[in-house]
Amino acid sequence: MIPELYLADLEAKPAALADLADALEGGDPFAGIPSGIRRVLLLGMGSSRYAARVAALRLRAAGTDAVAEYASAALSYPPDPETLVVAVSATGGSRETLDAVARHRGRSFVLAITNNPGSAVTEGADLVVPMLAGEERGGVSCRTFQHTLALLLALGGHLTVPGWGGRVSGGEPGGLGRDVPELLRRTAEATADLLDRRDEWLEPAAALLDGPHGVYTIAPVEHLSSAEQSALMFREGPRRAADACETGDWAHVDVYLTKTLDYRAILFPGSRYDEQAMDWIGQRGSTVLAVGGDLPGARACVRYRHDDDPDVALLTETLVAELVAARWWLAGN
Ligand SMILES: O=P(O)(O)OC[C@H]1O[C@](O)(CO)[C@@H](O)[C@@H]1O
Repeated sequence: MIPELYLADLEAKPAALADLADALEGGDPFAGIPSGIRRVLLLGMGSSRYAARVAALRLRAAGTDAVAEYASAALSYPPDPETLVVAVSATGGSRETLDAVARHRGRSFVLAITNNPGSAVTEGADLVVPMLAGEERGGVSCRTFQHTLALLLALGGHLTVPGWGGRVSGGEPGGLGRDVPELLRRTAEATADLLDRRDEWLEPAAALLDGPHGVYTIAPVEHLSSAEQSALMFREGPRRAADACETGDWAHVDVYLTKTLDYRAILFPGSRYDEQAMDWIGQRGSTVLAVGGDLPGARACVRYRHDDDPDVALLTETLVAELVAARWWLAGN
């Protein structure tokens, strides 16, 4: 893994998003999924599973029987011709995902979503959808995570909105059925805004989060992938202790750390339990950087273009942690 190339991968996000938007405008990549699917089983590891879990939640909210599982799980749904297995692997080579797919090949309908179309995960798949994230030369999944989320939102539209076909608009933010190419163009603008203005916010944000006891990340379950991916970026690049927590669950889990640690966190607002967490944060004198919204009690807030759109936020907000991670990694930690 190479920090300079990781930073270049981040800087290339807007262009890659535009490419994906163009491709989706050209047609629905999920058109080959047969009708009659009764259940959706999303499988992946690491950031691929983070993205899958948020997508599965949206599918359930739309009334579809869907779950995202660790591909490494020994116990899972049995293969079934009416089950759509969505195998997500950026590299296409994660052993756990390949093992899980092997149980379904030829027995369930297997859709492989990968950034590496010739890879092992595509072997025997019924449908392959490329992430179109370009090569991640830094060796860290960052654009692929963003593209996975976008493609899974598109898949959700395909599965739940009659006649969606990739472009029908009218879907509510936070749900399914939005015009995904248009959403991707807004995300590219949001991403470019954060990149272009990093001289203003990056140094103060990095200083706020730079404590002796690691970095914590907090997000509502609908955006939990943002907290998880942010924590992963702090571990994978600069190799710092980092962990993610769901905002409501925070008062049952992470609150215990605030008494003894110099607790420093990124909080992605949007949970009805933001205030509950911030009450404790205030009492304990902990440090919170809010990303994507103003949050009373936060030491600072990083805002960006279109951050009031929850889908743009979902696709964009990890960039703050990714850029802080790149900065620490480049500085030799
Ligand atoms: O999506 P893939 O390629 O299966 O990888 C799964 C996870 O493993 C990693 O490649 C790290 O080993 C992460 O980047 C990713 O989150």
